[in-house]
Formats: sequence, structure tokens, C-alpha cells
Amino acid sequence: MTQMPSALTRSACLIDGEWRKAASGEEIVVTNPADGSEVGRVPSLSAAEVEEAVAAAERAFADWSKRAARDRSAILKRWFELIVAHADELGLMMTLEQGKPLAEARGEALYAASFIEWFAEEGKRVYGDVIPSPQTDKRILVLKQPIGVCAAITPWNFPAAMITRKVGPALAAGCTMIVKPAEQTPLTALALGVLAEQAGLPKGVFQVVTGDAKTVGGVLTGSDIVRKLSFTGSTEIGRILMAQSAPTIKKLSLELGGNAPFIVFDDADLDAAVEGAIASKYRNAGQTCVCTNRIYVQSGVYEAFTEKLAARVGSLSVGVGTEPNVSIGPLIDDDAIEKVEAHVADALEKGAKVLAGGKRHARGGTFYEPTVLSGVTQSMRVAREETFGPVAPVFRFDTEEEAVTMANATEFGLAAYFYTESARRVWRVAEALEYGMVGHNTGLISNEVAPFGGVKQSGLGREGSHYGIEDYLEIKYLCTAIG
Ligand SMILES: NC(=O)C1=CN([C@@H]2O[C@H](COP(=O)(O)OP(=O)(O)OC[C@H]3O[C@@H](n4cnc5c(N)ncnc54)[C@H](OP(=O)(O)O)[C@@H]3O)[C@@H](O)[C@H]2O)C=CC1
Ligand SMILES: O=C(O)CCCC(=O)O
Repeated sequence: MTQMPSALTRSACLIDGEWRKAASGEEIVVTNPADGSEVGRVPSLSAAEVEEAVAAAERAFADWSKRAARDRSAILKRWFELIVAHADELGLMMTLEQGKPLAEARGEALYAASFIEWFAEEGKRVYGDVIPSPQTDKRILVLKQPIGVCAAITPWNFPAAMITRKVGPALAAGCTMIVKPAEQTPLTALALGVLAEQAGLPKGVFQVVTGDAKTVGGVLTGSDIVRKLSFTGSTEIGRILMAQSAPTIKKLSLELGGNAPFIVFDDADLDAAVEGAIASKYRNAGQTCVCTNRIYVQSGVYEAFTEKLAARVGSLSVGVGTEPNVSIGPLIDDDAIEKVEAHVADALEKGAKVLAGGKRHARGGTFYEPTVLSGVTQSMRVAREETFGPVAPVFRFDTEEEAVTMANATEFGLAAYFYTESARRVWRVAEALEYGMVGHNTGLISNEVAPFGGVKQSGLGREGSHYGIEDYLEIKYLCTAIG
């Protein structure tokens, strides 16, 4: 059995510069989704222990926020370099606790590092403003200051990148941050803590706490000291955390569920569209909030596109992420595969047809065959709910207006994609899609320089890009009389 990389593996939480177990001795067992075997254990902290982390973050903020941005940047750069230097070990760790194939996992380690590097630079460019005053004896200035102690609650699908995308801007801005990773993937979060220590981040600036979600989340949302919460995960939990944050009027960044449409017009380059659909749909076995959830294809190319897509999907290999040339690993757990099965069963009952896959993979466990369904309609569950698995339901449409209407018929608004060779259509469709991110002739849109985030019930705020650091800054207006 492949072992976790020992130099980065911790079974204790990083609190106030110390590696601490739960006083109760309680632990959470972390398993490999490929075979259910145990890959590690982490503490299940009590509320009081999480409160200690909050107090330590407040103490650390006093010094960290006062440092020159250049000094914070130098430490973050070292952290970035260490993450890059350990990309292989971090990749292996993610494959073992999350399941994604090694190449994807290593890619995530580098993607995660890119947010630290980017915000190490952006932190030096937090500019204020001088506003022309309506009165001659006054001057009006705008200062930007770090919000204070921040908390992050992160998901299992990107065990490293969803942490660094939040911690990078927070720390660069001068905030301190406590992270609660998902119970399925805490080891990568703790490994980032090991590298943060090596980089010289002062104690209390970046802390990782593990434990029961309601207990930890209750402390982080209830605390008056925590001034901001950043969450990536389901819309359902986002709503709960928003409500829990209301009494203390916390600032919130919420990256929630998606239901991404992928529209292929008659004039699209079909081969490019098929490759885009493969990249967007089957990345991380379909377990990404920006993964295509619904494919809309115009009538003139419907048969040609679905045929090509099904043939290409047939070439994807399913297997354990540590095996060579695997493109699709296991789903995260039983709930995930049961949801995929239920969505496929519902579609088939209502008249859809299987063009590829359509059932659990012969390997057993939570492996599911990459699937293509044709003859899909808006009445099916796959049209309304995020499947979060390797299933591509293909819908048919006739007009541009119809495609846009169907694409927008959802409470979600994270990512959308469309393929067309018409320059006129690019503007019309991009502007009409009610989404925070739109890919034209591409199925991959995420990187550290672009603003990631959604509209409607997909969330609040933007991560990455020069906009991302604003979410960790307060504006202070200074009016000074000079007369
Ligand atoms: N937008 C996205 O990127 C993601 C979307 N999803 C969607 O959500 C579905 C369910 O996935 P799931 O893992 O359950 O996602 P959740 O939203 O439940 O989990 C995300 C994070 O929230 C934490 N959490 C859960 N409940 C609470 C709570 N009451 N208070 C505080 N923190 C809490 C989890 O902790 P713990 O792990 O300890 O329970 C985890 O750290 C998926 O099928 C997918 O559709 C899932 C993950 C990411
Ligand atoms: O599912 C998510 O929330 C993570 C999105 C990964 C990406 O940055 O593309």
C-alpha cells in the first residue's frame, strides 16, 4: 500500500505555533476513497480548543498586521517556494486522501502555490485613494486596512487550492487566518501548516483546526473576534453559516454550488468542443463546482457531437489515482456515488439513453464509469441539481434564445461555457448568461490571476486576481481639516 509522505504528515493541529492533539484524545480517521483503508488520523478538537486558536489569531494579528507588506510578502514567497518544492509529496497526499489521479493532484499543488505567490505580490499593491474635497480646507483620504482575524471552512474536492486561495490574500493583507478543512482531507491542510512553519510564518498567523464541523463552525461563526468567514462548499451549508454569522455581522465570502451549462452552437468547432467538455466535465471525476453539469447542443450538430463525445469518453481510464495513466479516480464517498446513481436512474426513467458508461465501474467501491446521456430534458434531476460526478447529460436546443433561457433556469450562477465561432454571438451570449464566470471556446477557466466567484445562490465575493485581496480589507475614510 502506498504510504503518506511522512515528513509532511501530522496527526495534530497547528495552534499558536504548536502541534496539538485533542485533550480528549478523540480523533477523526482519514481514509483513502480508492479502497477505504486508513491513511491517517487527526484530532477532533473541542470548542474550547478552537477558541484557543481564535485567541492566538487575535494576538498574532497585533504584530502581523503592522508589518510592512514587503516583509509579509517575503515570508509568503518562501511558503510558495516550499509548496512548489514539495509538489510531488503534496500531490501524493491528495491522491491518497481525496482520490484524484496523481498528475491532477500534483497540478493542484502547483495551482495552490500560485495563489500564495500571486498574493505575496498583490499585498504590496494595496493602494488607498485621495479624493478631491468639496471644501478647500479639508482633505479626504481612503485607507485600506486588514479586516482582522479571519476563518476559512474548506471542502474536500481541492484539499490544497481552496485553502491557499483564501489564506494567500488574507495573510498578504495583514489578516490572520484559522482554517477548518473538510473531514475527508485534513492531512493536506496540516501539511501546508508544516511548510508554513518552515517558511517562517509567525505563530498564530496561520492555524489549522480539525474536528466536528458543527462544533468548530459554531465557534468560528459565533466568535466576535473572527471578523470574516470564507467558505467553499455546498449552498446548503453556506446558508447555515451565513445565518450563524448574522449575529456578529461578519463579512462573508461564499463559494457555493454550481450547475454549469456548456452550450455547443451549430457553428462550433466540434472537436474543440468535445475536448473542452472532457476537460470541464471529467476533471476531478466531475467533483468540481465549476464542472459542466449540463451540456446543451444545437439540433444541427447534436448527433455528431454526442457521438464524438461518447467515443472520447470511452477512452478515459478509470482507476486508483496512484496507478499510471488514470484519468478518473474514485468518488469521494458512498453518498457521492449514490447521488450519481440516483441522478442517472431518474434520467433513464424519464426517457434518457446511455451512450457511454451509466453504471458503477467494475472496480467496485466508489468508482463510477464516465457517462454520457442523450435525450435529456429539463424535467430531469440532472437539469436542476449539481450531480458532482462523471456524468454528462446532453440536452438538445434549436435557437440561441432557447439555449440561454435553459442555461439560466437555475438558482445557481457560478460558471458557464459556450462554443461558437461567431464573434457577434460571443458578446450576446456572454452578456446574457447569468453567471460569475464564462468560458468561450474553453472548458478551463480557473487560474490565480482571474476573479473566481458566482452570482445568485452560488455565492458572494471573488477569489484570486487583484479583486481577491479586497475581500480581506476594510476601507477607512480619513477627513483631515487643514485650515
Ligand atoms: N462548491 C464546491 O466547491 C463544493 C460543493 N460541494 C457540493 O456539496 C455537496 C455535499 O458535499 P459536502 O462535502 O457535504 O459539502 P459541505 O458543504 O457539507 O462541506 C464543505 C465544508 O463545510 C463543512 N461543514 C459542513 N457542515 C458544517 C456546519 N454545520 N458548520 C460548519 N462547517 C460545516 C465541512 O466539514 P466536514 O467535512 O467536517 O463535514 C467541510 O469542511 C457535494 O455533492 C457538492 O454538490 C461540495 C464540496 C465543494
Ligand atoms: O469546486 C471548487 O470550488 C473548486 C474550484 C476549483 C477551481 O479553482 O477551478
